[in-house]
Amino acid sequence: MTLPVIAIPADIRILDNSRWHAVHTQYVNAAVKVAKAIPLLVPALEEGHDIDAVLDRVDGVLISGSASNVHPSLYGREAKESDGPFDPARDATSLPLIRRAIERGIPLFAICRGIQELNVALGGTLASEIQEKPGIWDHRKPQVESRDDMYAIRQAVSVREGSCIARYLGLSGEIQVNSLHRQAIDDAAPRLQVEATAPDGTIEAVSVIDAKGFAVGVQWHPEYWAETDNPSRALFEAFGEAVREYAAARVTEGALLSD
Ligand SMILES: N[C@@H](CCC(=O)NCCCC(=O)O)C(=O)O
Repeated sequence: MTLPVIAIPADIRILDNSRWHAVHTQYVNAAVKVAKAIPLLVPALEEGHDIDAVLDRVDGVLISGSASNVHPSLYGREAKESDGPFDPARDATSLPLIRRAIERGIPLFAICRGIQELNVALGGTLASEIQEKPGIWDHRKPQVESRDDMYAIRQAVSVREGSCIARYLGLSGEIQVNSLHRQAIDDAAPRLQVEATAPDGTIEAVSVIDAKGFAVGVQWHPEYWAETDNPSRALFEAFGEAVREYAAARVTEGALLSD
């Protein structure tokens, strides 16, 4: 059987003074090596996307992290310069992709910026510069040279008993994760169930209530240590299992339709 295909929406990055559509290799590696799927990078288009044309061809959606922030106008807030950098093309691609994947029951795994997009896509809001709020830790990317140190596992997260994340991890309670973000979920969207929190109360994982299948978001970065860290691996293995199940159902459905 051919490998299932996972859509990963790209960022717009400026390299050599020109615009590129880019996805960081850590997301590609986790999809290939742990989820056992083929990533299909989706260009970030501010307009003209045909979301169903993309989703008709994939078996899962992985929404990656990014240093850019969701534009505040998308959750009813005024944009301040300090809320940037922005990536409107990424926003215009990710948000409809998330909404439509949920409607169609396509497995969805949203990471860091991805959980923030998931929340905004379903009607929630974001808080900026959370480290400046009383009692909130500094969750920002460590200012270090080595990427391994940047993505070092350094923070406790409490996973709720009976949650989807607990099911995928095979455990609930405290796990250790990495942290590289200055924004977080403020008002959780009505359709999201909070599944894990940091000791300072920051929402660290959610699931989509009444989702047809795998539909979760995490604020940390399981992709980075997906091959070596048990909770990271467990999440990508569960996502890969959901994607394979969806792919098999799609093949069966196609066979029935062609009869
Ligand atoms: N921009 C958002 C989301 C942060 C995120 O996705 N971080 C991963 C990328 C880190 C980097 O390459 O800078 C926020 O800051 O909350």
